[in-house]
Amino acid sequence: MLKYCLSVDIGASSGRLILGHVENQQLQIQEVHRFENKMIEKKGQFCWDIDSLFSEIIKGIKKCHQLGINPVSIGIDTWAVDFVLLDENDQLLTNAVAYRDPRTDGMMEEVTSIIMKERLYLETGIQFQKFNTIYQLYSLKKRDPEILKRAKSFLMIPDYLHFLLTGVKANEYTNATSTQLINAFTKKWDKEIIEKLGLNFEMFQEIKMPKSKLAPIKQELVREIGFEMDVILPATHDTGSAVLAVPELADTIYLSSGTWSLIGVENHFPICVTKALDYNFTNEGGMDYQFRFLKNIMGLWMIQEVKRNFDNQYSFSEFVEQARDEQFHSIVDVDDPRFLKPVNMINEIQQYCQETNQPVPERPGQIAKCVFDSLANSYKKAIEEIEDIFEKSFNRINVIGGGCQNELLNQSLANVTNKEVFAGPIEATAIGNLVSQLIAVDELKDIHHARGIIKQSFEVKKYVSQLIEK
Ligand SMILES: Nc1ncnc2c1ncn2[C@@H]1O[C@H](COP(=O)(O)OP(=O)(O)O)[C@@H](O)[C@H]1O
Ligand SMILES: C[C@H](O)[C@H](O)[C@@H](O)C(=O)COP(=O)(O)O
Ligand SMILES: [Mg+2]
Repeated sequence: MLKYCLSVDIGASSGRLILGHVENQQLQIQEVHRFENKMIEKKGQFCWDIDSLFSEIIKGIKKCHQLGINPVSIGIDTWAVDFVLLDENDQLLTNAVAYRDPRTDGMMEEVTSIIMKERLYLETGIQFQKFNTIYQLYSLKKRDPEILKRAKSFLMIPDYLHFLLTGVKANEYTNATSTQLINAFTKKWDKEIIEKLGLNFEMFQEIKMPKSKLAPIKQELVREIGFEMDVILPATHDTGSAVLAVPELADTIYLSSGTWSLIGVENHFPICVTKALDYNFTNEGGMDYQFRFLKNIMGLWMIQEVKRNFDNQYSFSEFVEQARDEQFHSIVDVDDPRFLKPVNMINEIQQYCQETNQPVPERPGQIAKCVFDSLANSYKKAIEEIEDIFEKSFNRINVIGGGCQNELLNQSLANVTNKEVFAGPIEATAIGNLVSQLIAVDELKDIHHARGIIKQSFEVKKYVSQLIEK
């Protein structure tokens, strides 16, 4: 009897429910539902529409039943750092405020005036991004102390969605590490840091690992969807799941390419040395206590915003084709905070080029090429930093996620680094999510077996530099 598992992968721009099962030594996947995700404004804050996301999940589950497939398990992964707080009756005390909301402006500086950056990095190994959970919570403490006093449960976005499915509360480890409140060595909530910042330690939940069973779907939902299944935790941080689907890790730098570009390597221990801090690399927790030593780069968020600024009249592939035809070479620093949430991305890019005395992009193709070339430039710099820290050269780059469909960017990356670039799988996050579940239900033996199956199940395209050696 074939066992199907159901992955729910919700990124910052889109969500998808994908069924997966192992048959004839192949991982077979089937997308059953896809939906848009975006920030909405609520009471002057940028938030996620968490009720709408949950209803899309239920809609997708029902589609499985309509297909005649009842998965034995479900697991949800999303972007990192964001959370909700519940009161003593498990009712929402907060909106699901988005990490791009400006409420954390200035908070990192305040927190690091209480706990030195070096200490915070040595204990947690997490990069300094202004939107990390630690700064969101500190902002709440300053602006809404009453809410924090009433909070009895802290749940990250996937934790909350799993709670809605099961009624059980827990914090999944990989996503919890993105808060910058987990000690990289004890793998537990860092009580000293939490209490030093005046946050209530008791609201944090038990840490649970990927592949563990959270609980069965609650009975009232079983009656609605028509079948029983368990929540089995994936790496609920989407990048944690994505990296599990990289077919070959040896000698490889991965680039999880979606709204964000996450570029790094898998490691067995946290690297918290000064050089890693200076380069602002992170040590996010992975399945089986591996670490993702990586850096956030602004990512395809920039072209998503350019697309929106053009009223969505061009598709992503049309932007790529228009960029391909342009001889345009202006470069912006994609990691400049001005690009995190500008009012108008096109204007921000044009102003940057003016300020740096570069040709100003006007046509859609010129703007797209500027974004793609600038991203490739930032990837190259991050790769040089990784090779400096590891004191070795990596020969392969594996691009996974929706962005691996951008053939122009893949080729640019091969050209600027002179390394072999492998693109795929596109739905790496959903596949990695399925891996955790399929191991838990004994359809896969372990991550090594899973990577072997992935390698023979999904297409991976190869790119090499087209620049002629001078
Ligand atoms: N056909 C395509 N050609 C080029 N790029 C694409 C294509 N389809 C999607 N993309 C890129 O993939 C990105 C979305 O990747 P995805 O991994 O789904 O994002 P997320 O998980 O952050 O929502 C888009 O922003 C776009 O830049
Ligand atoms: C805010 C975090 O850095 C972000 O969630 C990142 O870790 C991530 O996983 C983004 O995933 P996308 O699929 O939204 O690019
Ligand atoms: Mg994603």
